[in-house]
Amino acid sequence: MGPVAELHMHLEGALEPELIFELAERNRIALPHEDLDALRARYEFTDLQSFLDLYYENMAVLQTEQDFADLTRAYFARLAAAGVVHTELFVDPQAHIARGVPARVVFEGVADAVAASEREYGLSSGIIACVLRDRPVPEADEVLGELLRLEVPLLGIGLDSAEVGYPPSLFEGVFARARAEGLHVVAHAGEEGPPEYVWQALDLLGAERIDHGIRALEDPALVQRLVDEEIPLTVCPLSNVRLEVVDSLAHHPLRTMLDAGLLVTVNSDDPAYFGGYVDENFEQLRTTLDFTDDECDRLARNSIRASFLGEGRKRELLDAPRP
Ligand SMILES: Nc1ncnc2[nH]cnc12
Ligand SMILES: [Zn+2]
Repeated sequence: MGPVAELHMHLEGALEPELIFELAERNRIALPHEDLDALRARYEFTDLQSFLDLYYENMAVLQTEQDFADLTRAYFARLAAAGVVHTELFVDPQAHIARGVPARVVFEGVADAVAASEREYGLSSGIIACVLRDRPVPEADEVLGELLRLEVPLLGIGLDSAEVGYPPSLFEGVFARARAEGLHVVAHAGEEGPPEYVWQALDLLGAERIDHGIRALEDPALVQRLVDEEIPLTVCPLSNVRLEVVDSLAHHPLRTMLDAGLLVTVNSDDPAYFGGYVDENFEQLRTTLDFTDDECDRLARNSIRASFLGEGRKRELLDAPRP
């Protein structure tokens, strides 16, 4: 398989239970869990919201620049071990600002690790700040303004959190402003929400990639549009199983999507929560769905094509000799 880029991973979703305990001790935060096993027992989800409840709760241990830098470095180290060459990671600023941790603290920690990722881990990286769609629109606008003022080195803006009931149309103005500032645009759509949300992400937000997008399959005209315009879908197989978006990995529609000509990529979403990093997602596709070397190679090539790397770097990676 050729070089792989990860394009859909929430940094806070790489917060492993061991690191939660370590940071709680360092920051003198009392956890509501007796021990690691008691915390791990809570990693059973029935839908997106049941996961988000724990995801936001666990973030309480992230307090200082150092905490964010350590979390980012732990993720890079894990990716480097898997041979991943590039990552565009999501960060949820509102989740931290809302509990009293300033955006400056979050991004100075993350940006520090990102600036050093090439030198320290041999992989390139960029930051995509995500708007929490289940929080007020004016708050998203205010936070975008703050990130621009702080001159956070951002690659793009994304849209995440609880999907159903929070259509992309709500954030049309915020995303127009982000685009005018030269930011790339991505959006979660069609994870739990209907195909209509994918149309809106494309037409109203100007999304260049759709995160998840698996429910697009319910709308043939939408599939045709995504194929024609080569709009990437960042699919997260293990996440879809754990959040019960699909009933089992054996029934995951990834091969159908690939065969339909969609530009699909494989990603981990929240690796500390869903049972695996990006390499483990690939491995389970091979073992459970019998994905071939050729199919995995197509997915890997798609990840490079779908990235926001420069065209020259993309060519270099796509032309690199296969191991
Ligand atoms: N899978 C997911 N969907 C929406 N928001 C998220 N935030 C973290 N993981 C997410
Ligand atoms: Zn996601």
